[in-house]
Amino acid sequence: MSSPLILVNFKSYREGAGNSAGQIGSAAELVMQESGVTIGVAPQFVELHPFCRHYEIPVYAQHIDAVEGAFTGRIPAFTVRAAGCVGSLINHSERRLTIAEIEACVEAAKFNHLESVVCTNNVGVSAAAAAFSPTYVAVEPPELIGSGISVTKANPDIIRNSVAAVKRISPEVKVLCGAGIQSGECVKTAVDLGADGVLLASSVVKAKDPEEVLRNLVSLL
Ligand SMILES: O=C[C@H](O)COP(=O)(O)O
Repeated sequence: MSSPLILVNFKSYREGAGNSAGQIGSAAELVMQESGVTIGVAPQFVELHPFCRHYEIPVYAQHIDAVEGAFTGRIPAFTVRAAGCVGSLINHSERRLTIAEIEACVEAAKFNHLESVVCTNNVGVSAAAAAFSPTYVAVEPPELIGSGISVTKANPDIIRNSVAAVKRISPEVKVLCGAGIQSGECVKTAVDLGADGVLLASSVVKAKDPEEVLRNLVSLL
């Protein structure tokens, strides 16, 4: 079985920019090399190309647009691919899309050889997203995001039931879970519930020592 994915979303946190973004990138690269666990990052857009050039870790965009040409201020899938990224988040709860936009973005990702991580907020939306055959469905109850309360403790059923719903529709679609993920115990519980990894942000990006948190996250795998 391939390694679970630990995907760190830098969001728009100040700690996820400039030198501190580089500190997280270096820590992710070191812990991935030492542990063999896949640690991906989703830095802010201006950091995508530098991260892809500088670190031997999978880099994801936080969003893509299914556009090309005379569009301003958008993030075309082909430019994310050209920057060297392996994939992109789509429909994060902080960047919600319509169902038509989600489908278009998943298709744009496929066309540009990008992994797609479609974010969902409950079991039903996870099942709907699976119908587009993305690479991943990432289920996160919005009320727990940034709360420091782990979804693996507060709502394990959303993980277990999303995995079952997604696999019923598209067995090849992998499932991540997120919201409050902060420890190796959270990651192990998520995997034990059938997830293929986790999507997280604040426990690493806002940490005084991101490397220490990343080591803990992989410690029980
Ligand atoms: O993209 C990450 C998720 O929104 C979870 O965020 P969090 O780990 O800060 O709760």
